[in-house]
Amino acid sequence: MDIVFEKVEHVYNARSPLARRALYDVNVAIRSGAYVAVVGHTGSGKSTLLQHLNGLLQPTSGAVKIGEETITSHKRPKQLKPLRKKVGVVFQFPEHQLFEETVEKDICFGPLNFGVPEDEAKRKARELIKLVGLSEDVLAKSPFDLSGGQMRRVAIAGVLALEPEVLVLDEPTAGLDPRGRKEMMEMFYRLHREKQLTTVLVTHSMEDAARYADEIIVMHEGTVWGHGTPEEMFRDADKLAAIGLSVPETVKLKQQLEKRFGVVIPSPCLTLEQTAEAIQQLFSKVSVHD
Ligand SMILES: Nc1ncnc2c1ncn2[C@@H]1O[C@H](COP(=O)(O)OP(=O)(O)OP(=O)(O)O)[C@@H](O)[C@H]1O
Repeated sequence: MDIVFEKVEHVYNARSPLARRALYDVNVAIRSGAYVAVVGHTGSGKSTLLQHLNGLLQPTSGAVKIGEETITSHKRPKQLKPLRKKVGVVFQFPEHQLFEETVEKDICFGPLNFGVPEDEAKRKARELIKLVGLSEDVLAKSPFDLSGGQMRRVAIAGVLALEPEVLVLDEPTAGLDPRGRKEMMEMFYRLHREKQLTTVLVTHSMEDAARYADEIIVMHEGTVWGHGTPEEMFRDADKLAAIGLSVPETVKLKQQLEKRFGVVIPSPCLTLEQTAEAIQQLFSKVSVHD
């Protein structure tokens, strides 16, 4: 499902003394199956942009096209319900949205709401609980008896239960320790690869953007400052510094190695084969004097 923003403007509290323009002239496309990171300084409009993807916010002017659906200021919220199924959003601290007596009921809530038969919803819950790295016996427990990290996995299973075509992640690892962060990011990456799930990640971590995304959208003061591959977006450190962003250390190292040895290191080196190939390339260029 391709996504296209056309001249999107969003004003909070429009036509009131508290009016605040959070987005303007946003023109950007996200192709079906891509993994896109949205980065930018605090207040640059990332969360506002993201909330347009499932109709939680509607543009004040312009349009957001998501597959066959076009969201404009005229759409009534009821008309946007089908979109909520196609686009799953994992907000910051999604565990705060858990409310059912058992984990199973929580995961089944969305599908039942969309008319999925109970047996089918329960079967899905058993499949998903494993997919997010938990065991089946968790299903009978109260979500509130789980650890914070486990609760978050349950909440994510609940979003996946609707089988979205697009997964939108707003700082999904906020508050987790480094190991928990890595496990969760790897889980989202696996989902993206295995299910060809279009993934849009809002993050403050330039390392995560560089490591996982095919494309990066850089937001600045309410509009798109840049959009391209990680290589393109991280090419000019000074330009990024001028809008308060920095090139991640791993990318700097990669750039230095490429410059020094005249090789191209695939980015990111995700598979063992890619890593081995990059090392081989480097060794072939390095002489004893290097
Ligand atoms: N509900 C709201 N009402 C009024 N103004 C808002 C609201 N939400 C956000 N804003 C304003 O809109 C602008 C963009 O905010 P947004 O949350 O989209 O930025 P962000 O890039 O996601 O920031 P952060 O990285 O801090 O989450 C900011 O100036 C913010 O103060």
